[in-house]
Amino acid sequence: MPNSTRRAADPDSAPDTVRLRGVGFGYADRPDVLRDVNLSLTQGSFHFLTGPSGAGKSSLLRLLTLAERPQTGRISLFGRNVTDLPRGGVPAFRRQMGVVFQDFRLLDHLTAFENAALPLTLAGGKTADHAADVAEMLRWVGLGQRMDALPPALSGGEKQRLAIARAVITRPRLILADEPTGSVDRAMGDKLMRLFQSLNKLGATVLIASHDEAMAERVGASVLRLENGHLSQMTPAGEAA
Ligand SMILES: Nc1ncnc2c1ncn2[C@@H]1O[C@H](COP(=O)(O)OP(=O)(O)OP(=O)(O)O)[C@@H](O)[C@H]1O
Repeated sequence: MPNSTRRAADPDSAPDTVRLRGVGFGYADRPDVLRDVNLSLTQGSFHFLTGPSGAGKSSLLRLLTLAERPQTGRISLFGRNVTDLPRGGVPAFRRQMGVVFQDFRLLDHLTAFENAALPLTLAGGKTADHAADVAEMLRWVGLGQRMDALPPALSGGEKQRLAIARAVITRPRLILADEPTGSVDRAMGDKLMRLFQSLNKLGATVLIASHDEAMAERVGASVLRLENGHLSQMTPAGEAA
């Protein structure tokens, strides 16, 4: 793990980082994607979110990034009720999260370095102050030779690694990642998982949506399973708790 990700864990007990109570969510033509979902993620916990294609994993992550709002129930983040948070309050919550989107959402007109540095730049940092941290992170994810490349010139796996570097560069308290290893080989997938685990050991709460139940087992993380709109908690060994 790069030095730049080191941060002391908060030793005090804290409210759940994520708390959903009775959450229902859907779309006009698919109204029952999530039904009465309850979820508590304690600070510093590590979870996989699994379930068949179309089960609603991305939708659940979109609720947590406040890109969507639930039709019923209540969502709290970092101990604050955000169910009806006005739009103007969203950026302050987003700054505490590192999000890896399934479609990466890189800015094609910025270099890999500039993309990875963007959260620090948006927070008001000067490039000179964070250049070494950004370069170290990019080297760590294997993009040391590609820092000046624009995203259209990167492979799918390189884009994915860049999206992860950007998501964690601010050492967020909450990391939400949608299929973050779907475009890389197993060795790189395991390496990226070690990055998430290192950040988790330092106090970050991590939720990873993935089809890869074998990886969840290798990591030994708690497994949450979405099926038919319902969320169930599995043990690390994959048995119903
Ligand atoms: N913007 C949208 N408008 C309408 N329906 C949507 C929208 N986004 C997702 N859906 C539908 O909601 C359901 C859940 O989709 P979602 O992407 O959350 O599932 P997922 O578990 O992440 O799937 P995958 O594993 O294939 O990525 C699917 O039936 C999908 O077609």
